[in-house]
Amino acid sequence: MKNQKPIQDYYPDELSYCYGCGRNNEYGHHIKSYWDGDETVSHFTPKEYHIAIPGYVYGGLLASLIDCHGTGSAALAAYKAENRQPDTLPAFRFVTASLQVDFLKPTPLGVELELRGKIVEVKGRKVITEITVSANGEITVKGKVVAVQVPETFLK
Ligand SMILES: CCCCC/C=C\C/C=C\C/C=C\C/C=C\CCCC(=O)SCCNC(=O)CCNC(=O)[C@H](O)C(C)(C)COP(=O)(O)OP(=O)(O)OC[C@H]1O[C@@H](n2cnc3c(N)ncnc32)[C@H](O)[C@@H]1OP(=O)(O)O
Repeated sequence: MKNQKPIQDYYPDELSYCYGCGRNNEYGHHIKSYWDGDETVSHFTPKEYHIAIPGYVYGGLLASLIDCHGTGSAALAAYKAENRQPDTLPAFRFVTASLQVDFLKPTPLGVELELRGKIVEVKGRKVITEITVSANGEITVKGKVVAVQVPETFLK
């Protein structure tokens, strides 16, 4: 992952306002997704106000992290499947069709979280990924994201 540019840095400016991953959204989470071998990885440290109950992270935030790491991983996988770099055309633009989240254990606040993505399927306009969230080396949340390439008509 060293020296890699995150996939979100290839999104064009006008599509970079997503609350989860848009670099142009000053209030957002700025999630960044990279390859790490055959898996994808992202790191995020929740702020003290991302709280559920004292000491633990709010589940909605965790779902957001899975959402955007899932769509970012989908884009990474789509380029890889075509053996292309993300700065080549045509560009892939994915949105979330389905997001499933299982909260396995409480996720502690105050530590960096690691998200890891496995590419389950790349088929047509659809990519399915499985994402885990770990804190202190222990998986606390897992999710499944179905990302679909947006129809061209959405982007005009
Ligand atoms: C609200 C924003 C929408 C517009 C966005 C415009 C541009 C975005 C461009 C770039 C993105 C760049 C940066 C942002 C990156 C990430 C965003 C973060 C994530 C989000 O925050 S994003 C907001 C929440 N997101 C939505 O607001 C989506 C609303 N929704 C739709 O816009 C349609 O619903 C769509 C396009 C998803 C599908 O519509 P469609 O007509 O293209 O689908 P179609 O039937 O052709 O299915 C094709 C294959 O996907 C399977 N499939 C479809 N839906 C499924 C489901 N629910 N579960 C399981 N599988 C499903 C089918 O089964 C088939 O699979 P198969 O080929 O195997 O049969």
